[in-house]
Amino acid sequence: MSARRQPSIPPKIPGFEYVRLLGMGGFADVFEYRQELPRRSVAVKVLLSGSLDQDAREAFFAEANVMAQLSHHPSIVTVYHADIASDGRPYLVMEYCSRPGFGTRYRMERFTVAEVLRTGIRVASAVEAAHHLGILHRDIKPANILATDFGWPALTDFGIAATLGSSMAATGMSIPWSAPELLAEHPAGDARGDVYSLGATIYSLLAGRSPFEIPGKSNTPADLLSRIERSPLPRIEREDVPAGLAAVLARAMSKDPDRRFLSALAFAHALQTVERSMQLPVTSIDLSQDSLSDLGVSRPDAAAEGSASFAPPAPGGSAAAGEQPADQATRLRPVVSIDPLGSAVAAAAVQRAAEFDDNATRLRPVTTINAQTGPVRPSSGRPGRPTPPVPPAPEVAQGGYEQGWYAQPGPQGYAQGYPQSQGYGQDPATQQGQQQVYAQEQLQGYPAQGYAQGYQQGYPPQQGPPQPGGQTGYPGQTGYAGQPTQAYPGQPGQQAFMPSPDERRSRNYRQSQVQSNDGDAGRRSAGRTIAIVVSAVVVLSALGLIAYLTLGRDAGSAGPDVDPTATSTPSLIGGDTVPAPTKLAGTNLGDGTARFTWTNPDAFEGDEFLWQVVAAGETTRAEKIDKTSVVVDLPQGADVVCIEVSLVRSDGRASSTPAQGCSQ
Ligand SMILES: Nc1ncnc2c1ncn2[C@@H]1O[C@H](COP(=O)(O)OP(=O)(O)OP(=O)(O)O)[C@@H](O)[C@H]1O
Repeated sequence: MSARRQPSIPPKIPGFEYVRLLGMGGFADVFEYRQELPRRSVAVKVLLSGSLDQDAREAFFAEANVMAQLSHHPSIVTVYHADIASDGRPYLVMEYCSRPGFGTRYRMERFTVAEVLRTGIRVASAVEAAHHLGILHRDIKPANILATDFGWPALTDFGIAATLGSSMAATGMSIPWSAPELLAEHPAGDARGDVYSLGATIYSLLAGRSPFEIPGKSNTPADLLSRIERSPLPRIEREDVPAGLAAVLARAMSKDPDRRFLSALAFAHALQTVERSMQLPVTSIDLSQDSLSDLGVSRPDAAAEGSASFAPPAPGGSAAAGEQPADQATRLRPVVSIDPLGSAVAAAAVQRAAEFDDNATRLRPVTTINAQTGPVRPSSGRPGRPTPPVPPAPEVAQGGYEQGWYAQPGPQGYAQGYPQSQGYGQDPATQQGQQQVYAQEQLQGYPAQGYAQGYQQGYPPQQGPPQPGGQTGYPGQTGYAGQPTQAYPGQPGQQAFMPSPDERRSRNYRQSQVQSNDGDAGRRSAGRTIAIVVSAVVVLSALGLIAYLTLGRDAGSAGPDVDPTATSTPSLIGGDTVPAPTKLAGTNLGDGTARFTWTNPDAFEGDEFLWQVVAAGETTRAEKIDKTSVVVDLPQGADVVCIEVSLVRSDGRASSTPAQGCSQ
């Protein structure tokens, strides 16, 4: 933070030899040391001597323990050791990330969209792993994404400085990447704050600047704060950024947390869908089954085996010392934990900064925060506002299995996609399914000029390596024809599941039956290898697609008047969007049906609504109606039904994402 201060003196640490200064943070200096046994370079983060009271020490080591648990994740910096140096300063010995970090690179390099997507998914999976452990990062930004020797992004700085104790002034959040609710008068946040910051980080990697920074204009913290709270998200001026990716980022960075992805995992799935739409290899989400059961995570080697792609090495060179002053200068520092099993809560409050330093553009805190002492599970959320549950994590089959339900705006109207990808490795129970990779997508389009439907299936049996335990499935790299242009994940919790091996086989069978016209696919068994790649053509209105892609002027993030039932982001960057219906509510009528009602927030003559039941893993037909209510049958044996509703204009344009709601 204080780039102008002198670095502290590196402590003498037995068994380690000081090499050089790597960087200076707000609360710590980071040095490279040479460890004698085993012989390797390490990064040693040493707290500054300013706040070394007992609370700070305890908090430091508690946080070190948390990070050590997280650091098994391939995209989180590994912590080796923590101790107190002879001069009394606590230090943390970490994996040395030798390649230039993203904080250095994003302003100097133009990342490819593919690399940004890959990085975003990997970091999202790291964030998801942290959330499972009950930790909010709350300072996700390019500078906190380092790069390992192998070019993997490695998230760091899990709020160690924030645990410095109640004697420490609350500083830390980096304004340019902070969610508006964390910059508010009474800041509070949950997992969706991290989703926002991750979105802002990905945006920065694409744009080469933070989202609300305007080149050539004043970009003081006050300017940024005001824009973050009020201005629409500026368009990313890159032609190679697909509208789908822009829309995903706009959703992640919605001003209203209710409109964001509810989890980092959902965000990662949406980024994967963009990869699919661009015919890129789909990056694996590194959340193993283990991570869900005991909050461990998969290791890099396993991830590499299970991944559809391995991150290409970043350009060589050593990490530059110090930070971007502009990025350092604008921070608040909270760390909170979330209840990994239930509601996300804001545990530590951070008060809004009261004043700015003219020169340093640094947010100044007005109060202190309490230290977190480890992966605690705070009991209370922010009063007066329900916090969404941390969505259930996907269970991932040992052989790899992933299923997603997505909806996306379609060409001149509305389309729904059911991209489903399944990666099949060896099923440890049956030894079957080895070397099968199975990918399919289904799209249904409702363009203004009619109805289009298509599906595609690819069966590249040799494409994917077997996936040893704990890896997510992934689609093969071929076998794709046509992709959705935009996609949003459906409800978290519906996105992935782990059926038993038997269920998996039967589910595959069922899906094949449903999605195969000739029924041939439905007769495949898990162990069978197929040496052909079948691609069916997705029939979409090309005219409509072009029209859709070129329409698109909009306003950015969600405006102030939002409906909590609407999960959609009304804004596509650069799009003239149709809003989602508002006030969607469903009431069980007690006779096996539920009545849903909603309102049209911006009515025009000829408006209609497209609604359909939302069910995990199932394809349901959407229906158009011109009323603002519908009675829906409850699924057999269920006492709740969820639907989504889009507003469809007479010219065929529709809500960029539908409103979703469930009956009560
Ligand atoms: N594991 C590492 N490998 C290589 N360089 C590192 C490593 N960890 C940190 N650094 C360097 O040290 C700098 C400061 O580290 P870090 O951001 O963790 O400190 P901090 O006090 O937490 O800073 P902040 O003000 O962001 O909270 C980083 O920007 C980076 O350049």
